[in-house]
Amino acid sequence: MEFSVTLPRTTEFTLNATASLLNFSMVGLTGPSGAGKTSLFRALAGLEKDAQIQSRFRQGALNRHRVGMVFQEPLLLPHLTVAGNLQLATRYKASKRSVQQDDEAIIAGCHCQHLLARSPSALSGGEAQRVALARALLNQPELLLLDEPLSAVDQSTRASIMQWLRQVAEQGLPMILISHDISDLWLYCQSLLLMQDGEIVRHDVPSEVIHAMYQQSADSRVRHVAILSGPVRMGDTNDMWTEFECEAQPLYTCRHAAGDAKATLSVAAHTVVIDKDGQVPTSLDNQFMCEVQSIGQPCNGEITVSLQRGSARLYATISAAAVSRLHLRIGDTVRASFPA
Ligand SMILES: Nc1ncnc2c1ncn2[C@@H]1O[C@H](COP(=O)(O)OP(=O)(O)OP(=O)(O)O)[C@@H](O)[C@H]1O
Repeated sequence: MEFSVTLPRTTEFTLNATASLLNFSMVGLTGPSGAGKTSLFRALAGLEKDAQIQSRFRQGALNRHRVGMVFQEPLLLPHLTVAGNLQLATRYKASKRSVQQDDEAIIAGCHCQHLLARSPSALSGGEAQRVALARALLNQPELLLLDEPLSAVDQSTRASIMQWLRQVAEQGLPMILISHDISDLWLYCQSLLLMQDGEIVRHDVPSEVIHAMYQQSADSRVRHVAILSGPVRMGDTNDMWTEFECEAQPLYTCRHAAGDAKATLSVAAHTVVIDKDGQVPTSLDNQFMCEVQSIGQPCNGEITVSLQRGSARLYATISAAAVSRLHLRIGDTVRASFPA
């Protein structure tokens, strides 16, 4: 899929977004609030009459295909039950083939079976979002644009739906997902588009885009948040934490939804303790052996040390006194300890 979209919004803001997405199943779209993500989706879905669009999707322009969109606001018809809202979507779906089983799988995948008899006014925000997602899928789109579709859904249900959605995407329904949730973007998207001031400024694998986003933050506490990720180690998950592997080392996270094959852990630089000995046990649950990649300049008596192991990056903000006490040098192997 390729697109180039121009849409004047205000005197200060014009959307001017271009991207080329090859053979994708799920691509993330992220960026600061007001960057133009929803405007881009609305233009791609044909909802903006002032938009100038050049696009190519499979054979032909995008407007020759069925583009589904799920908004953050569910927009269900209030006078129909949930079942009525869903039936309406199936009535206008692309194919009239008997796909009863598919329809049931979609309703189950979106966790909506028990909601069918309810009125939209009797749904929670998260339930209404799940119904809106099912409605969009039942309509059999060829491309699905998801604008923070599960922002009101609890973490464990969201993880289950996201895993299922990714399978649906991999089976041939490409999706673009707007999200501010770093973990969702990291875990479920093949690549990320980063949008700033109406333009797509970067398209890369999630780790690189998220790292670049953090680096640009005006807040130094955000600039030095690292994300470690890796496959969950089977059988080592309990109610308290999940064990996963990162650069051949075991790590633990408390924030992991059951069922996900991969886990992520955000590590803020101020929470990282480093030592060179690696022998003395610490009360911190994670220990990660890594190398000192760079040592920053002192700022208010603190220094941020960049650490790396393979493709995993980590930061530790420690006192200038600690840097000298540890005789830290670039290339040193250290143990970084941090909470789960
Ligand atoms: N209907 C509209 N008419 C005029 N300007 C609009 C309209 N909708 C949005 N804008 C403006 O366009 C810009 C981009 O808004 P948009 O909603 O696309 O951003 P976003 O990246 O989706 O933000 P968020 O992450 O907060 O949802 C903003 O400056 C917004 O005020």
